[in-house]
Amino acid sequence: MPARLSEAFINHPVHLNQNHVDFNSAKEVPDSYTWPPIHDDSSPADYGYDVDSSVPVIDLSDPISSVKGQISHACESWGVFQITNHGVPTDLLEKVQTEGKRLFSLPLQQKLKAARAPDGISGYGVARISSFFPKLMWSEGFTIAGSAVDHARKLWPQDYINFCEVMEEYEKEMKLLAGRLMWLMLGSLGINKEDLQWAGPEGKFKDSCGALQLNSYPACPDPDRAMGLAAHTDSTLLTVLYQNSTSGLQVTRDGGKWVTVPPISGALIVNIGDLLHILSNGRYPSVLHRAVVNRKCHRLSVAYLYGPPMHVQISPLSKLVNLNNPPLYRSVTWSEYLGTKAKHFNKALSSVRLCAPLNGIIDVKDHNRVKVG
Ligand SMILES: C=C1C[C@]23C[C@@]1(O)CC[C@H]2[C@@]12CCC[C@@](C)(C(=O)O1)[C@H]2[C@@H]3C(=O)O
Ligand SMILES: O=C(O)CCC(=O)C(=O)O
Ligand SMILES: [Fe+2]
Repeated sequence: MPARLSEAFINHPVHLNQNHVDFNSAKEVPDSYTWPPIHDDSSPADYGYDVDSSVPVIDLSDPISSVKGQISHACESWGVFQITNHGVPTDLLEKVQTEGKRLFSLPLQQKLKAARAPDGISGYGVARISSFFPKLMWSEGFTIAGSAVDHARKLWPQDYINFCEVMEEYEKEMKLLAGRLMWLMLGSLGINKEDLQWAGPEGKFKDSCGALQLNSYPACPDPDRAMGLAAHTDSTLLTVLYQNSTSGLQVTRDGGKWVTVPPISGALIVNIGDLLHILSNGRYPSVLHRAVVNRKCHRLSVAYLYGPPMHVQISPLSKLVNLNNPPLYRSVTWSEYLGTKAKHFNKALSSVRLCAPLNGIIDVKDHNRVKVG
């Protein structure tokens, strides 16, 4: 263990300031990035031998009644599924990947020009959840909430338009897809347009909010000891994730073993967030997930984080509540919940819980093996 911080980075990645490291020059993982070994809990499920222990794949071009049935099963038992034939053009997915790679391959000094402000949402930076852990994560991110122009102009003063156009087009497609997925999920719970006023007169979720999160996971000299993105749930209603051909996303089911979500060319991953967990009164639980890294390949993922209009009160839907199923959560706006998440992280959901469950188990257990506090 080095005695001083400066010694830790001799022959190690170059730290340009306290939190940013140039991963490309890394020959080994510095102590500040070293987590306890993470792959000792892998199972045969990682290799997809057993259908029941694989994340469901749903073909959205199947008959609607079949899709609803599959979605209901996936949401109740997994909280995550992959979709094919979703209608998002393949060439758009490719363009998003190209632009994402172009961004993260810029020199670190250039990326830092577009750094996220301490109290801001958009921009370049380390994983936001880093502050809850004593160790750093082997990843970098870029968040787009609203227009990307101001930050993109700092990255490429002459040449930012293509990036912005691609991200804008992608966000539009994601918003449409997320609205469609919402009705499939809600429909499978027996909820219709009259039950959800904030979806708007035609149920198009016109005022919903969303953000894009681009994640880059460089190849890592010691992947068993590094963490790409620590275990968390998203605060969203749902998240649509695009991952390139390199695996890394893992999910847990009922606090069990980590299961890898294998990359399927052209597919998108859908995961349930805390707000849908609340809205469905716990019927569709948010899924705990994390990203691991690997020795050989760089990995890129793009998450579309989808939520309701910021100031709409979200509470368990009255159709899902009765004497046997009392409301489990108090009402909360997305704006308030994001603040709660930023403060309490994986305990945010239990902090808005109304009554203790009969079995005494509180929502999401903290599965991160490195804990603080
Ligand atoms: C809309 C948002 C959800 C998010 C916080 C943010 O303002 C933008 C980034 C999102 C993200 C992505 C990685 C995991 C996560 C927990 C985080 O720290 O930043 C989520 C946030 C969230 O869902 O709470
Ligand atoms: O990169 C991944 O696979 C996961 C990303 C993620 O969980 C997020 O951005 O919220
Ligand atoms: Fe996530």
